[in-house]
Amino acid sequence: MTELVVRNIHKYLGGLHILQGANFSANRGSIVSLLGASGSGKTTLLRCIAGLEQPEVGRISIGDAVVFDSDSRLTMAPENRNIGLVFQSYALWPHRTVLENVAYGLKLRNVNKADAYKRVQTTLERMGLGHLAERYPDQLSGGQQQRVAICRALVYEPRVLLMDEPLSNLDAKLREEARYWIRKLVLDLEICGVLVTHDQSEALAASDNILLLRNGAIVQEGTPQDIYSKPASFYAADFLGANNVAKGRIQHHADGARIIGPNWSLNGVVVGNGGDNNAEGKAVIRVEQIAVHGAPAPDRIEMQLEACLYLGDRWEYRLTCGELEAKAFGPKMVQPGKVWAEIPRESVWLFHEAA
Ligand SMILES: Nc1ncnc2c1ncn2[C@@H]1O[C@H](COP(=O)(O)OP(=O)(O)OP(=O)(O)O)[C@@H](O)[C@H]1O
Repeated sequence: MTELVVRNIHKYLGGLHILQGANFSANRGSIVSLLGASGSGKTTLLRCIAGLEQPEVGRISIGDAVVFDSDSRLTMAPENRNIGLVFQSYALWPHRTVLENVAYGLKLRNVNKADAYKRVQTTLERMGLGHLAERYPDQLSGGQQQRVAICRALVYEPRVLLMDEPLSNLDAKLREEARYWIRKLVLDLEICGVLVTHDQSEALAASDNILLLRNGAIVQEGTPQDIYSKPASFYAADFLGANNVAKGRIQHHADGARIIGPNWSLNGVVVGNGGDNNAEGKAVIRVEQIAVHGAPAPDRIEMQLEACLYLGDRWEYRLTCGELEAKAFGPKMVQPGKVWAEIPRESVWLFHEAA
């Protein structure tokens, strides 16, 4: 069921057109990620939904309520929007206990003490923090502090949980865990989660839908699988995954397309609008799509293995073919020298310069 609808949001800041017509909707019991390079407008869009910024144009509704509408000049205050907010910095009050930190907002909303206590305890228990209620923030680990910040947002029982880079202060291992339980939490509570992140693996792992932003516009929207495997532009292809990128001229033939470099060429598929035959373009190949073999076969190209690097769980092969440089992964150490690389045509995405 649709919980959040964002329509045609335009926002100017410092005279710049920061959000250029953002549109999306998000369902209850799901997470949508706003993903994009630094400065692409993710935080500004989240702040517009929260009511911390007022767009010049657009309409936002949460549940049945319109919370912003430029046409009718309607702006609902953030505290009435039925949202929970979690930021990168946990911003816990250092001189208040965990319980007091989480209860504070309820006190401001005049929830009676007994009710507030019950709601806080339930929320803390849900997040595995029940036993830490009397501790102060500096007596907690970073991961526990972040959970307290999420409890503080959840205690209002919001319909929409807005999270701005909530995991970026955690170390790599904790982040991986946190992705999992944030996702589980949103699904279990059947709320709508909106997650701002610049970390592609976080967006892929935690979301049901990803909105890829560029220069204040949503350039692609889809499930993590779609965004990863069917990028619509060079920006989308290059932003996600670990990639090999090569420049060349794209030639169109009756049986497909080919990209030609100074002394190499690869069969591929043109993504998006086709350009002129023989025009400049780029190829993107996900690193995991190249398989290295010790013998030739019809669909393999001869390459030089320059180096083999140990990554712990796999090996990284550094390959060249004339001026073409590529990376590939494999399970075992391979001696430098001549190898044959299998690069499926459908994995060589070709983009004309304007794409
Ligand atoms: N108050 C402001 N005045 C002028 N420009 C601003 C203001 N706030 C943000 N911007 C600009 O708006 C653009 C989008 O900023 P925003 O913080 O939304 O991006 P972001 O995608 O969240 O980036 P990051 O990942 O670095 O946080 C940036 O170019 C930023 O410099």
